[in-house]
Amino acid sequence: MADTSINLDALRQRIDQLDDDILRLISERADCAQQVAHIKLAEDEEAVFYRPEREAQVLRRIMALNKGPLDAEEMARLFREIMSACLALEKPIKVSYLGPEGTFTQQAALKHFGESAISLPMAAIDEVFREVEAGAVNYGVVPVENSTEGVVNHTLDTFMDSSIRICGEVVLRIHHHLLVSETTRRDKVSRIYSHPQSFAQCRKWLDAHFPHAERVPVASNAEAAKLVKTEWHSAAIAGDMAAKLYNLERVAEKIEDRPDNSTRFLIIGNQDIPMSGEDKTSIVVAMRNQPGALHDLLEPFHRHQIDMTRLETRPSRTGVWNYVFFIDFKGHRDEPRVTAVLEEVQLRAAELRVLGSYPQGVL
Ligand SMILES: O=C(O)C(=O)C[C@]1(C(=O)O)C=C[C@@H](O)C=C1
Repeated sequence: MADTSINLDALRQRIDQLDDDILRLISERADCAQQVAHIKLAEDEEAVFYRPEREAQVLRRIMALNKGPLDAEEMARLFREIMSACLALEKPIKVSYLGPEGTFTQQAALKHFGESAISLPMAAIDEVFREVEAGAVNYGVVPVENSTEGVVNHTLDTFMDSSIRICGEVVLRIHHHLLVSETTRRDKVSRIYSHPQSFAQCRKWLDAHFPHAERVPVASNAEAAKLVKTEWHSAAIAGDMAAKLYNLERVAEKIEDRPDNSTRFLIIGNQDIPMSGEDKTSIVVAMRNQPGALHDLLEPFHRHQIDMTRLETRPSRTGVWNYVFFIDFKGHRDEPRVTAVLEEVQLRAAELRVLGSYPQGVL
């Protein structure tokens, strides 16, 4: 027994020494970031402080160097927060997201920008776009694919009428929990609130465990969590952020039917992002309604061996052309083979707009 306490003291002393080192090193790093800010300002009065391509490189390098025992993602999350604090020291950035507070979109915003960013909830996707366009915030976060908030098409449609650019992406693993408040009679739950897509993602679990409870769809998971506070016979399906925000208890965790349930979010802004080394490009293409149009559009991608990650069709709203395609592919618009493809597609399409080239999501 006596031996272990000696070991414990020694280990804690060692931890104190290491913390001294970490503290000094983080402060030195923050000092460097401040110097970077001065250089950026000297070069340009309207300097852009946030550099997503550099942040992606920093995080990828750390993950590659990491030897454990913490896993690479955990380590990157720590560095994410250090960088977030360094950026806030240069200039705090403001980020709007599809609210209300407690949604998965807020979680995505935090995951991407870290805790030091100032994040502001908006009531609708258009508002997130508008705030960015008006310069009221620096960036926006909106769900786009496989969404739990149910707005994929809406986000795509909003891009059609906007000059906004895509500056990044973030993929979030979505875990749903069954939540109750301290006043809920757990044996008497007769109503469950959630977003329609969350119900869809937890259908099997609900059929097995709550076949008779009424399922009431609401606008967001956070809204569902809020409602539970007021009704003793209700529960909600929502994620960690909403549970924490409304101080709810998890009766059952990770109740989604598919364990790999995830949602992709886009970071929108007014900035063109330089190459990070592992990038994606998103474009929107309008085609005339003629035989072989889709084949003509896709052929250059195939020939230049460009890896398409998503192809989405939306009805055109102008009537001049019939199809509008949203295409995501690997590569940056400044890479010669991507430039070549874009030139070819431009010739074949009625209209082509590059929504942005941006680093592939790291975390
Ligand atoms: O390298 C820069 O441009 C910095 O401002 C430094 C730093 C960092 O902390 O590493 C901070 C903010 C930027 O978004 C990218 C990186």
